[in-house]
Amino acid sequence: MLKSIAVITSGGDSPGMNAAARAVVRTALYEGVKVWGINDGYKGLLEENMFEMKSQSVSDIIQRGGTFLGTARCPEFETPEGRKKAYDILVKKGIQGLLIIGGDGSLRGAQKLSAEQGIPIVGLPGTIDNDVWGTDYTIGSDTAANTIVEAINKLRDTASAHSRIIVIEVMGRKSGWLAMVAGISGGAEYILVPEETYDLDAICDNLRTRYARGKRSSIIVVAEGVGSGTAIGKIIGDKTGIDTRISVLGHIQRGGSPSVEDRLKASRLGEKAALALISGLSNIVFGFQKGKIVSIDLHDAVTNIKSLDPDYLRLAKILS
Ligand SMILES: Nc1ncnc2c1ncn2[C@@H]1O[C@H](COP(=O)(O)OP(=O)(O)O)[C@@H](O)[C@H]1O
Ligand SMILES: O=P(O)(O)OC[C@H]1O[C@](O)(COP(=O)(O)O)[C@@H](O)[C@@H]1O
Ligand SMILES: [Mg+2]
Repeated sequence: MLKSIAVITSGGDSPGMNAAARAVVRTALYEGVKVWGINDGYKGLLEENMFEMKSQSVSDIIQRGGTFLGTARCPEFETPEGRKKAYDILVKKGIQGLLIIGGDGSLRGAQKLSAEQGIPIVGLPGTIDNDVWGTDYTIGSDTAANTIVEAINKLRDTASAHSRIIVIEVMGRKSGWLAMVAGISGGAEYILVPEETYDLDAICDNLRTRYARGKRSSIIVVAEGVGSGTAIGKIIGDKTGIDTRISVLGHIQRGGSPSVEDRLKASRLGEKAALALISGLSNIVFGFQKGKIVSIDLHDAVTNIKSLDPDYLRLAKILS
């Protein structure tokens, strides 16, 4: 049984991180375990920026986007020296295990910390990108997908009014999951993702034919991993001769009050992860497979690349 643990959020914030951290804190306190909150990700850890949490420390946060702990990207933690320093600080504070809520990069860093220093680590996948191997779901991905769909609905209204094409660039790093899921749900005509090649000439020919027949709007979702939506939109406008506008959605996708799905799944994952860490388990990530909570080997989670479900690729083609 561990007696003192710490929770940290790292990498890009995502809606639901607060719900996860809240569940971790309240589960630990329920079990009589001391729990620290580390501010500003690995950067804050290296600065000893942490505080002991009470139940009230996590009041009034489940409904908020972002992360009340703060987050950061931290190049120093990518070095063995940086990770050794982090370990020494944890030991100094009497922290026996670390619960990390973050994306693929943060989990990769945590895996190295554990391999090099032997400190128990349990991870939760927290990123809007849904790009962590071994889990169908990452905390925040549902809210972000819903935000994108709302944007598509609005863009559709104006595209249709003006008989235009609108190209929307969405986040996701190297993953096309966000673009694909939001694109299908928003009724996009084309969804360009890094997992699949595309033929811009064929797309433009098709758009021209359809507009000649009276089509009044098209939404083309471009995952950032494919390249610049602005550049692709410019080519589409030039090749088709159809009035085209470009919208780069940006960081609006990361914020906002988390959806019920994100709050609930994050809370459930938070409880499981805290109990596992307290009981002495290590080197695992909790996630969801086929609707059920599963534990994934941390090393597997950070060394494998998650692929995009081919069902989505097929469906997007059929429905476009
Ligand atoms: N390969 C790595 N080795 C060690 N630490 C890493 C590695 N990749 C990322 N990190 C740490 O995790 C932080 C967050 O990673 P990043 O990829 O930016 O976000 P995310 O965790 O959301 O994917 C980085 O700033 C760095 O401190
Ligand atoms: O906030 P920044 O530093 O501009 O980073 C933008 C990136 O962060 C994300 O929103 C989330 O990515 P991570 O979860 O890997 O941090 C990506 O979709 C996007 O490419
Ligand atoms: Mg990432």
